[in-house]
Amino acid sequence: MGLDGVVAHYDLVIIGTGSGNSLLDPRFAGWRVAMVERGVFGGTCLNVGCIPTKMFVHAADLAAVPGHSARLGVDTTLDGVRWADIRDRIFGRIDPIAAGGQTYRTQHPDNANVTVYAGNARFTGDRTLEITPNDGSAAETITADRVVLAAGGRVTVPDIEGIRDVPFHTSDTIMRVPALPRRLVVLGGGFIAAEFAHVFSSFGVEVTVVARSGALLRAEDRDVSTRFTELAQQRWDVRLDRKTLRAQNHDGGVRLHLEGPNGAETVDADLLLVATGRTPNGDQLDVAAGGIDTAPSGHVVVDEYQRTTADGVWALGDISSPYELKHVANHEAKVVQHNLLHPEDPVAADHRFVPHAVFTSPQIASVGLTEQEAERRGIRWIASTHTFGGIAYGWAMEDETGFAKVLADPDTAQILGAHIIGPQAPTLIQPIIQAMTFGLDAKTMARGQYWIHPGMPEVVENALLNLPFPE
Ligand SMILES: Cc1cc2nc3c(=O)[nH]c(=O)nc-3n(C[C@H](O)[C@H](O)[C@H](O)COP(=O)(O)OP(=O)(O)OC[C@H]3O[C@@H](n4cnc5c(N)ncnc54)[C@H](O)[C@@H]3O)c2cc1C
Ligand SMILES: NC(=O)c1ccc[n+]([C@@H]2O[C@H](COP(=O)([O-])OP(=O)(O)OC[C@H]3O[C@@H](n4cnc5c(N)ncnc54)[C@H](O)[C@@H]3O)[C@@H](O)[C@H]2O)c1
Repeated sequence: MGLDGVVAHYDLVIIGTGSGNSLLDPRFAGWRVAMVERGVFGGTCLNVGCIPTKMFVHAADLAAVPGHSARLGVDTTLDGVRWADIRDRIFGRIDPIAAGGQTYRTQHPDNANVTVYAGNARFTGDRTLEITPNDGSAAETITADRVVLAAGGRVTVPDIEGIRDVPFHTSDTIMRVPALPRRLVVLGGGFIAAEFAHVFSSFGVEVTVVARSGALLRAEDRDVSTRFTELAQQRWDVRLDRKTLRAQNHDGGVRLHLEGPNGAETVDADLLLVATGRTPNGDQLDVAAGGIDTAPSGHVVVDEYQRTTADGVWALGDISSPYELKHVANHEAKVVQHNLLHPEDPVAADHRFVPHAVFTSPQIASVGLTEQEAERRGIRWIASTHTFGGIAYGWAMEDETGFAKVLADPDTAQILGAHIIGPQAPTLIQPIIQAMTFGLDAKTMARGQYWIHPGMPEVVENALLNLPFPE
């Protein structure tokens, strides 16, 4: 209810301004729309996710050059890393985009039909929301014909004794620290751990990675995960199979007490980065009060049209997607946008071939089935691996560790999956995503087109050519 005691009613309420912000275009001009955002306009990817991390990764890749250029006969040195300059350049670009996005929605005549609430939304009934403004003013109830949940997820902090008493960082805060630490300990062995370990170690920080399983990036195809773990062990102090028992303040920094294959041990560092996954925000939205079901993982349940179990309520992105990837959130936003505008002719989301990349070093990219998944699902496959060292451009780089692996159906030659670890992996995998999406089989893809020589995609060409199809 507003101050005048009237409950504001909207045609559409969008909760979250990450991917949710891309829903509105001129076709919604005649709709009465509310957007609710409790945090920084623009959401995770722009402010604390994909965009700033990759800007740091690019700087880190440059800083890492002296580490591998000498063996090519080029002696370079790293004269310094101006952390404050790197950080301020990155956020000097990002922060104005977030502020500009908010100004556009709140002040531009294009958005005369849009009301932006800076506050927290939670359901109190069917398509009924209580908004608690960030400025401390009185809560307000709004209702809507349609609601889109685009409220993402949040960092998960594991329940480890003492962890809340030490000044730990997460991906939300680590990119803005005032100065580089001398030593960083990273808890977790997934995407965020792999990317930040690369960034900080390239900048000269001593990095320790603590993982509870026996390999880093263990959801990757096993060959990729194994290779990455071996390389990480050469670069960082990697503690695998470790249980973290306790965290404590120590000597101005933090001490972790671990238990692992060699018994009890400790790790000391100046900063702790917790990178142990994310939790979808449906619980904080009290979605159950809006008749919206969640899965055991906490994700809001959606059908192929991105409809939740409540009438008139859609969801997209991290709040409902187990992938937790921006390109998936973007795709789902397009689906929801279409379905809002054309309810009589809805389209389904396409989650058949969702790729991902890890922007660490070496870079990693993957799409489709791993060998382990194929085996688990009883799917017949053949596989082929080609090394970067086995193509001309790989010789130029003296690459000795990268490879591309492809899986195909032995009968139909349809590509089932691809996994690349090595330079430019996220770029090299794109033609395979295209082939899988449009049904181009491995034989036709390999033989039916030119491959520029000596280009890096030859690593993919050769992996395809070498697939051991039955005669
Ligand atoms: C460090 C990091 C790096 C990443 N790098 C990549 C990458 O390289 N590539 C990639 O594909 N993905 C990457 N991701 C994942 C990507 O950022 C997310 O998948 C994507 O941002 C999800 O978008 P979304 O719109 O679902 O949610 P978000 O962008 O998180 O938006 C949700 C918004 O809802 C708001 N909100 C939440 N609850 C409420 C509430 N109750 N009331 C009002 N507002 C609310 C939040 O404040 C937030 O602004 C990365 C993530 C992280 C953390
Ligand atoms: N390049 C990209 O696309 C990119 C980059 C960063 C993040 N992301 C997205 O953000 C999400 C979150 O990233 P993340 O790295 O935090 O999650 P993740 O799921 O990739 O990795 C979490 C890691 O933490 C470990 N872990 C969980 N609980 C633990 C505990 N109690 N103690 C020790 N270790 C524990 C897990 O074993 C795993 O290794 C990912 O799902 C990913 O989709 C994507």
